[in-house]
Amino acid sequence: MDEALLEKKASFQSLDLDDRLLRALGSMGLVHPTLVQAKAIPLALAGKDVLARAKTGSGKTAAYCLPVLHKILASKDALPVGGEERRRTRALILVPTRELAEQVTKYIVGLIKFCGKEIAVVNIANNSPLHMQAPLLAEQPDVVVSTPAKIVKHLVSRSIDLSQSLETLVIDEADLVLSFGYEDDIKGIVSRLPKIHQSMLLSATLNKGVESLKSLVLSAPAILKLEDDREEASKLVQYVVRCTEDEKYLLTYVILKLRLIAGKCILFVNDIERSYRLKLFLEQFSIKACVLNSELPLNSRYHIVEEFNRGVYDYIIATDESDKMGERDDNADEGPDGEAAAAPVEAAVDDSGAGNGEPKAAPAATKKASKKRKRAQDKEYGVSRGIDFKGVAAVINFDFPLSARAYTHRVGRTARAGKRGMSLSFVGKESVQERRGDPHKDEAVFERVAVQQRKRGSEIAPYKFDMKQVEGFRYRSTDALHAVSRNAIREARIKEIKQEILNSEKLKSYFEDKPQDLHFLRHDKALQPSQVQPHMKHIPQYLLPKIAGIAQADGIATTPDVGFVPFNKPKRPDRRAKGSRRTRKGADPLKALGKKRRK
Ligand SMILES: Nc1ncnc2c1ncn2[C@@H]1O[C@H](COP(=O)(O)OP(=O)(O)OP(=O)(O)O)[C@@H](O)[C@H]1O
Repeated sequence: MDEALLEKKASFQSLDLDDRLLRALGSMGLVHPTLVQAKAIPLALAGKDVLARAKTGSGKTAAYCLPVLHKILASKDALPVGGEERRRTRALILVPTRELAEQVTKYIVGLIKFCGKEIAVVNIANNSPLHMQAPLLAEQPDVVVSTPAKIVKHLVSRSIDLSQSLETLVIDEADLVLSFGYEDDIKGIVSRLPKIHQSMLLSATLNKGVESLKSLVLSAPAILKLEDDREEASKLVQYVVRCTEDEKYLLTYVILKLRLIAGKCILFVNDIERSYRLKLFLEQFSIKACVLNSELPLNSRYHIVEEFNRGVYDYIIATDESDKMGERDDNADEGPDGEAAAAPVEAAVDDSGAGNGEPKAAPAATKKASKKRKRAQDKEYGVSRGIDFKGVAAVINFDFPLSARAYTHRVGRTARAGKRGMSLSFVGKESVQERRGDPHKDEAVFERVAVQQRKRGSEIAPYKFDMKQVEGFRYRSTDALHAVSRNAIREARIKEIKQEILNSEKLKSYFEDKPQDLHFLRHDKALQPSQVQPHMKHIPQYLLPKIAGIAQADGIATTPDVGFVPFNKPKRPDRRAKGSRRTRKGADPLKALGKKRRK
């Protein structure tokens, strides 16, 4: 992690943490606490309630896990070995999604590497039925990780009783967990906890929802609002492009095919159908990408994130469905509590298969089908919040998010842990939601985002593509879009789910014992319900713009520096790195971009 994010004077040693935890931190290569860790850990160890806001990717997970684990170890060390009292559920960690619950649980498992016999952690956010989880909870694991909805069911059915034992309650992504829709669950949980316990609430964004429920959960809290310093803020370079719907596809094709962004990208779209539309569009050019959405089985979702982090895939097309979970701005002009506007933006699939344009408002029959499909989707899915995607070079908001908060969390999937990153957002001249009769307007949300970013010392610069050079690709892009009919999308969607259900069965055992056997389970296989024309795979020489830094597109060399989109302008060769493929691959693709802006 970069110096600026780390609290320079402190080391984890100076925080008086249990030796077993310090050893684990050492083995994870973590030496200096980040700012939020250095501030929050001593307060938590002193027994204070803590409300902390700190940037995405600034290490909030360890900021709450370490004091929770330290306190458990201290409590247990003070009790006789083998005594009944040692077995107690002392900490409850609430998160909004199953993905995050899995990640936090794994993080804790890493931290208890040297005290695994002393501390047991159980994740109940997965989709095992309640009756199968009950025996696990009867063992009274020291730490339970859950979504609010799941733990409240167990508390009501009395498969766990925390009323005497709980010492610490943590709410991660607190603003979302405490937002509209979760309130009853939170009240149900808090009413079943001991009167005196410690609470920690953390998020990169805090809102009015937190204010109103603060008194329910916190008592005389220490409040940490850790602003980014300028240097830190500048690590994320943000761009916006105003374009039409078709141009979104065109530009994405140009960016990915010419490899203008070197490294891994997450492309966010606003609904599931659009993720398949984009995937099939890219398939036309033999560009591989995985889709990630709430319809896929949980095991597949975990596996996709894991494999992406291991570097198996370059591109994920992620559907951000966070607006359905109440992810709206407090002062959004979309409607009270965002309710009207938060209506699902699920696309209606036209069964007639006629045409290939964007879906229009759903007729009654398709509404029924869409309702059915929604039931198959997982309400506790989410990848824009909290998920620690590793080494993401760029986030592309293919669809602009529906709230400024969602923007913060989406772009926070890059530039994590002090690293650099880039975001590129398409602001639609007419947004997809608008065309479906939703009053949401990209431009209105963008205005709020821009104001917020300015307050944080960041600007979102317009990125001016040289449209003359891009123009040459338009014909191919239009052709590819035509091939992606609604029938093709529907077929692809069904095929993917079937494929992933099969994968998921195999993945069950993967998560138990044989990871090495299952790497062949790729999630970015071509779905190809529409015919792919072989010539589209390659870019003919005459179309290649004379761009610096795209020399490797399809292996065809281009003449340097005539000034197209220098996203990937190569760094001057670093003498130390000469000949080192790894260094060149890992080089920051955005440095040249930063230089360009400063000129
Ligand atoms: N002290 C540290 N030194 C170096 N790296 C760290 C440190 N603490 C955490 N990290 C790494 O930083 C990354 C981001 O951490 P984490 O996921 O906890 O961030 P976060 O603040 O919870 O982000 P978000 O707001 O998106 O949930 C992780 O890969 C983590 O391992």
